[in-house]
Amino acid sequence: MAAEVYRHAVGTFQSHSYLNNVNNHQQKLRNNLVRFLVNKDSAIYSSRSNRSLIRSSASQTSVADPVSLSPSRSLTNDTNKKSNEAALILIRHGESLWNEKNLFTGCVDVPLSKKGIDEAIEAGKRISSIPVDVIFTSALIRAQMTAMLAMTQHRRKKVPIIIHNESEQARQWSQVFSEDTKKQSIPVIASWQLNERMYGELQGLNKQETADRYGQEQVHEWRRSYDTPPPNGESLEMCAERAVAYFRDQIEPQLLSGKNVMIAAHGNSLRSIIMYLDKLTSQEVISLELSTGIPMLYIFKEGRFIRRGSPIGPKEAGVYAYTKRLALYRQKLDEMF
Ligand SMILES: O=C(O)[C@H](O)COP(=O)(O)O
Repeated sequence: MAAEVYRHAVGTFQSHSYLNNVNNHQQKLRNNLVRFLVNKDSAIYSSRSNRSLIRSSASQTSVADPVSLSPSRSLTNDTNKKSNEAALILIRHGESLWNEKNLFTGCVDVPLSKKGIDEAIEAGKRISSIPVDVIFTSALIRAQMTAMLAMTQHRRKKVPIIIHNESEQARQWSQVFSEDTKKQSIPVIASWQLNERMYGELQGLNKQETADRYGQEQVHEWRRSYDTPPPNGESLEMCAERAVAYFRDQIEPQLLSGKNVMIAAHGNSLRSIIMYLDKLTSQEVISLELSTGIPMLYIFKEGRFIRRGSPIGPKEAGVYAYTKRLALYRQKLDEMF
């Protein structure tokens, strides 16, 4: 079903070269991602040819990692009882060079501005004591820069490594042959489905000048309505069809297996995911605005997403009062680093 939703989203834009490229790669990407991320036993770092050699499962990692909170290490009295709680961090990328110039960006691949770099580092400080086991980013550099810069601040000091599955050669050439090194790494999965909404013929236009030309109301409808696409672009609804399908197919299984996930993405791909997590209506999502570089924390527990707002700082007690698991993780970091 997700594939049908996905085809619908892509098929709508057959005339656009960007999405045609996407269409060409979609099956390959989906196959690769399914192969690597299906469940807690996914061999995230492995290739098909040497899976047995470098297999890394959630449970194996947790046994060797003294700071890890594995699903089997429940903080309840019943130590055998499995907890399926996991943290989910969402970050909209820091300010980009086109945000700075007030230009519609969409799927144009623009890097962070100096302010955006600072925002990403600040975001990293805010989440520096929250566990991160796997990172998902869009295919765009501003989201990837944000994830990487944020992780430079993380107290656990694991190394985020971009997973290259785009070809068999890429898989072969990026293999890691040390179990210890893998345990000190965080896989980073980059996917076009988390990209910013495709802004069509508004990409590269100045937002204020566009409002002056077409009127504030029309531009607000293009930018914030649920189902009105900008000229030859994606509406939020269309963006949601691919971003939420990806979240459900690829990210939820990670959370279900107890992995703590960070997603670095974009204003509108994240709005659509938050709409799904918070069960917002198409009316309610109109007023949902996300600032650049502000991390938002959810706890996934018993199949539900519990919104915890934005952590305000690594030392802020409230951040760690969210769950016993997060408090214990921070305590272990305090003891070890
Ligand atoms: O693509 C863009 O221009 C921005 O990242 C998001 O723009 P918006 O706030 O107009 O949706």
